[in-house]
Amino acid sequence: MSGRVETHEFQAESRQLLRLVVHSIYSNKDVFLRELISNASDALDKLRLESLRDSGLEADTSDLHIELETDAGARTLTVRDNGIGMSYDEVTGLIGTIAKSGTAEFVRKLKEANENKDAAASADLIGSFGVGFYSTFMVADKVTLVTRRAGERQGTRWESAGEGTYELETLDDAPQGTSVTLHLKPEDAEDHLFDYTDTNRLRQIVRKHSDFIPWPVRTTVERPASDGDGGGDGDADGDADGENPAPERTVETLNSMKALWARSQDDISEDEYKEFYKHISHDWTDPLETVHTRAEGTFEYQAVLFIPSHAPLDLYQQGGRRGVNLYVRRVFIMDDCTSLLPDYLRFVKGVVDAQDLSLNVSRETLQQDRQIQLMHRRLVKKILSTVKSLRTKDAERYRTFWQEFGPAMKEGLLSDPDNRETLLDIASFPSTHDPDEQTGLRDYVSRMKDGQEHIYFLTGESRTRLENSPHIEAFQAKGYEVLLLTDPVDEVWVEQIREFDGTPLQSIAKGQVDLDSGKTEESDDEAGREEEQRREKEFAPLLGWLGTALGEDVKDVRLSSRLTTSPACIVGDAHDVTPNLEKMYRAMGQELPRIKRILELNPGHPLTAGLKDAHAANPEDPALAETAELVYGMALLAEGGELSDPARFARTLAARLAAGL
Ligand SMILES: Nc1ncnc2c1ncn2[C@@H]1O[C@H](COP(=O)(O)OP(=O)(O)OP(=O)(O)O)[C@@H](O)[C@H]1O
Repeated sequence: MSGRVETHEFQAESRQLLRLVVHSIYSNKDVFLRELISNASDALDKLRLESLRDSGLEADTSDLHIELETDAGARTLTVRDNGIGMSYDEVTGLIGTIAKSGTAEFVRKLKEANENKDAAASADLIGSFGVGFYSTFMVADKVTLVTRRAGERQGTRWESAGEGTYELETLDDAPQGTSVTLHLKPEDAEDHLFDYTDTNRLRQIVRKHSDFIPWPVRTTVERPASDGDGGGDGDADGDADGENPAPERTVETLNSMKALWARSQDDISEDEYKEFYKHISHDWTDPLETVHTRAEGTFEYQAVLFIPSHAPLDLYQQGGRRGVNLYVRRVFIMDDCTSLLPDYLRFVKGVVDAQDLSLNVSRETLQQDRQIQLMHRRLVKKILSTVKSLRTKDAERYRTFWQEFGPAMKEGLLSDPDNRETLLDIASFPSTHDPDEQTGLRDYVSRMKDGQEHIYFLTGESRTRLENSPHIEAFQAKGYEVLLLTDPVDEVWVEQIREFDGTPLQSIAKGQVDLDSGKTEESDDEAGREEEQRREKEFAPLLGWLGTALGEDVKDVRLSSRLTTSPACIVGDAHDVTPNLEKMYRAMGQELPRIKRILELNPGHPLTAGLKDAHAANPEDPALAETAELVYGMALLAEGGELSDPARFARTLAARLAAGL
């Protein structure tokens, strides 16, 4: 008995994604089975948990398992579980819509990789996106899913050939749980399509990819009937009366079901960790690093955590998926457990199994739980120390780590003051020292010149802009290294962190700089001070006049010691918001009052000297005011800033050039 069959269309994005999966050149097609078994295992976890929490749930939990059923004649493979199942709405929401955040970008990249016949890139992409259930279309030309949610009466059938449409039908007689039947494509060894009705093949795949699944994965195997004499191939004379004895059918459990995290580290192979990672993360690529840890004594837990080798597409989106699952004494409690790790480690995947928590913990109670807080602290320390040692032991892998997760880690500089020192030690930053390699702060400090007392940095939009910024001139002339900080988060943490291991951090676009004594702000060098005073006196009339003439744009005009070749630059006071940060605030829709900065002039530049003389000769000359405006505009352009009235700037410049010809 069943309801009406309805045909639905996939959304455009889902359709594109499907087409790419169907025609994928991903070679390891076997992984479809891992995906289905993982989903089935999650469904069993969820049912067990729900039945523990809700004693009124009408569900049979007596023999929770996963079953593989094959039919060589019909060329079908069915993966069946008696887990939580899905409601009609869940089927339409979860299975009918594949598109999730980042799909459009993923589709675009995958298309490009396929067009370029770049199999490695394609595999990497599919792997890191995780197409889950849809990987079935790599091996099947039709997929039928029948499901009924535990506690509900009505079931749902979903069927699709992986093209534009899918069918939905309500069923009255579906068993609890989910079965997914694959109508297999013809075998094609060249295309890595194997015979997935062959029990040996299935056994091999399950052992390789899903051995640790905590639920039995069963299949029925047929063995030729024998009377126990071991004559396995004696079929020529064994059926004298022409009747083959019926083959023996036995149920075999294909996996060992041992929870990986509970086993001793020494007994777990690298491959087992990798497979486990793929199971929990739905990532098809290997993890970058594994952390297996346990605590014993009054508060026991075991944890296997992984650092992926790719950042997920939604790493910087609000509400992106997290990856740590909480178990209590082997019972799955929740996925996406946000209380175990801080937000900046949201890319870490894994399992934490706590011995002494109640099975009834909820997301809300977890946050206040002292044991969880303790675990949180220890796990963070463990992950950070792992990354720290990765940095010293394996530069290549550390580089990948930082490239993928650096900006997220830097959020920790703000949100996790307890681990700030370690995070600063782990961090790397682009620097003028090397155009390609980033540097750690410790390495920076070891290269500091005699007399250099600060770690210098400049923040902004891009490396090129920063490298060409006038602020950097005198530092480069002196051979002082400058960190070039271009991640948006850099603008924020540098405001809060004033030093690294006793060495102060100093923006080269803020405050006064006196490079001769290696000091910033107040200089206490007597001789230098006198020279400075002489110059200041000499330039005072010009500076005073400029301060008024440019009063709309700047709050002060002064002489600079950070310039060697440029005539002028604009700097902020120590606590001023930088132009880049100002831009970010505005982009987020925040209204800010106009922030005026300080114009600094290079006293050694002919333009400044000329301006001084021209001002002394005739302070009323209108051309002088125009030149002042141009000097300010040039300083703004040189740091990559935007002119408030570019047309006016161009007109004034043209007029001044014409006057000079
Ligand atoms: N056997 C099943 N029983 C119950 N629900 C299932 C089953 N298979 C899939 N689902 C539901 O459908 C959702 C989508 O499955 P799918 O495999 O496409 O993605 P996923 O497992 O969430 O992860 P990913 O997209 O990262 O691979 C699952 O999250 C789950 O809620």
